[in-house]
Formats: sequence, C-alpha cells, structure tokens
Amino acid sequence: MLDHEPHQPPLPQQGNEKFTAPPPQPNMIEVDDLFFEYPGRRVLDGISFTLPRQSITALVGNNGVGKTTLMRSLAGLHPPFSGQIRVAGIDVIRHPRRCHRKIGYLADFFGLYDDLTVSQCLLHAARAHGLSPQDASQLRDGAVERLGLSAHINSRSGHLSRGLRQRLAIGQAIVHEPQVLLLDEPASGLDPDGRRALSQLLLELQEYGMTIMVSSHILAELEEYSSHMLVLRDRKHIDLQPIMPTPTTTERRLRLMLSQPYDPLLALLQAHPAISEIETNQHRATFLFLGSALDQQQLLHQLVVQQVPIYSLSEERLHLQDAYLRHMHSTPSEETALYAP
Ligand SMILES: Nc1ncnc2c1ncn2[C@@H]1O[C@H](COP(=O)(O)OP(=O)(O)OP(=O)(O)O)[C@@H](O)[C@H]1O
Repeated sequence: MLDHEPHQPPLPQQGNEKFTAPPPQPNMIEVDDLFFEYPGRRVLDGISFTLPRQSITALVGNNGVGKTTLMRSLAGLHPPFSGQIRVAGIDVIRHPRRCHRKIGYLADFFGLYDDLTVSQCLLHAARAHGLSPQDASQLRDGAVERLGLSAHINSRSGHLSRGLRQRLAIGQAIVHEPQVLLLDEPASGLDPDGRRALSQLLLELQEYGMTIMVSSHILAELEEYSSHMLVLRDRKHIDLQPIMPTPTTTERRLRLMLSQPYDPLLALLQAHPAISEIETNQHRATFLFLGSALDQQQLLHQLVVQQVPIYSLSEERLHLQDAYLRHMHSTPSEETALYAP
C-alpha cells in the first residue's frame, strides 16, 4: 500500500494489512555500484543512482544498452552480480519477495493467461500478491475503471486486441497499488487514444504517490509525463536529469513573458532572494526559482503590483529529445544544461 503524504487524496482501502508505515524517504529507489553479468557478458558495470519519491523517470538509452536488465534487477527478478538496490527502503537483493509486494512490473514481452477473463486476470494478479478475495475484487474494480476496461470485463484475454491486452497487462501491474511501478515499453501496441490515456494514468498514479520508471524509445511521449530522465549511456555511465518539478520539488525554471520591454526587470529579479541564473531580453526572462507554489504565487503578485507588463509566467521544461541527443554526444564528464533555452 502506498504511503500517503498529507496532501494526497486517500486511496481505496486495501483491507486488513496492518503495519506501521516507515517514515517517508526522500528517495524511493537507490542503486549503488551495481554490476550485472550474463554468461560471458557484463551489461552493468558499477552504476549508481537514486530516484526521488513520486517522480516519473524516463529510462532511455540505445538498443541493447541494458535498460530491461536494469529494470528486472530493480524488480528483484534478476539477481545482480554485486551492488545494492533499495526500493522503498527494502534491500531488493536480500528480500526480493518483500519488494514484489511494493513493486508493479510490466515486462516488454509479457504473457497473459489467454483463457482467463479480464476480471479473472486482475483478480489472479491481486491474489498473487497475497490479498484477500474481498480486497482483490475491490482493487480489481479500481483497476478496471482506471484502465477503461469495463466493457471487456468478461472477455477472455486471448480474444482481446493487442492494445487491450497491453492495457490489461498494465492493469495487472498496478492492481495491488504498488509504491513503485516499473514499465518496460508500456505504450507499444496502444493506439493514440490509448497512449494519451496511459499518460494521464501515469500522472494520476504519481498524484496518488507512486514512484514510476518507464522505459521507452518514444521520447515525445515520455516528455508528456516524465519528471526525470535517466540515460543509460553505456554499461558504466548513467545520468539523471530533472525535467519537470515533482510535487515535492521546490526548484524550477520559470519563464516570464513581457508584452513590452521593461528595463527595471533585471534589477527587480536580481533583488529577489529565491531567484538565480537569470537570462533576459526585451520580451522575456528565464530564471531558476527556489520556493513553494505559494512563494511563486507571491512572486507573481509582486510583479503585477509593480506593474511589470507581464502576460504569462510558466514553468520551462526540458525537451527530452534535445537533452537526450546532447547527452549522448557529450563525454560522460561534461556538464549538460538542465533546461532547454
Ligand atoms: N538472457 C540473456 N543472456 C545473454 N545476454 C543477454 C540476455 N538478455 C539480454 N542480453 C544482452 O544484454 C544486453 C542488454 O540487454 P537489454 O535487453 O537489457 O537491453 P535494452 O537496453 O533493454 O535493449 P532494447 O532497447 O533493445 O530493448 C544486450 O546486449 C543483450 O543482447
């Protein structure tokens, strides 16, 4: 069950699981010095990274670089050669079964029980996580609604179209409401409506408190919902970049647009204690802002009161495709800009 932050809407109750929730950790996934080898082939060579709670991370990298291997290691399905993996504070390598309850995983090539109905598949997945029949049916109903599968609840999975099978597989991965969701190429087989629905679903699950990692080669789609990009460059190098602030992040890059030039703007921004890295021209200013949503509201109020001719204030986000290409063509030690110009 998810740990709820005070501001989060309550999730449907999962029933009689009773334990004292651990204090929330800032990082939900922690990987340290991870080595993975297939016979005669090293795929991950001492990589380390951490992913913040409630982030949605796009895992990207060239074909064959090791994305699936990394995801399966995080899911406790591929014991690594050495290193440490902690998910939701649990040591995945030492306690893989305990982690399975907290993790939802969708494989790139998944299997479904073709003779079971949609309802039975979801119930089976929920029961496999040790949930009672009553809780399993309650969660099944939630997953059916979230995935838009109501019209197909009694259809056999073997009779579903490819896109609906993909949706059902995603439903199976989230039915037990895991804290961490790992999705390997979840959009393959989905039509444009299904892909849009997937983006919305991931953002909704993030709102509920899930930490999500998605591997895909379709960067434009990842850009719609990802808060971070994790680039697996080669077996030794992995880099994490923030793209969008998460609900718990306070640093963001803002863009302010002017309807006419306003010379005192630079001095005004420079005087603000929460603002740094300012770039201005006649029509706009971009800057790094450190503060809460309320602080941002106050900044906007201050600008309006001082009659700055502002017509919009928005958050800038990284263009994933540009950042990815910049990343892949730089040397591992080179700094890359976090946000698009
Ligand atoms: N069971 C296996 N035995 C041996 N080598 C394997 C095995 N599975 C994967 N590999 C190799 O390990 C490397 C990493 O594979 P992996 O599937 O993790 O890459 P990927 O980044 O997910 O690739 P893609 O983007 O094509 O899905 C590849 O070179 C692959 O050939």
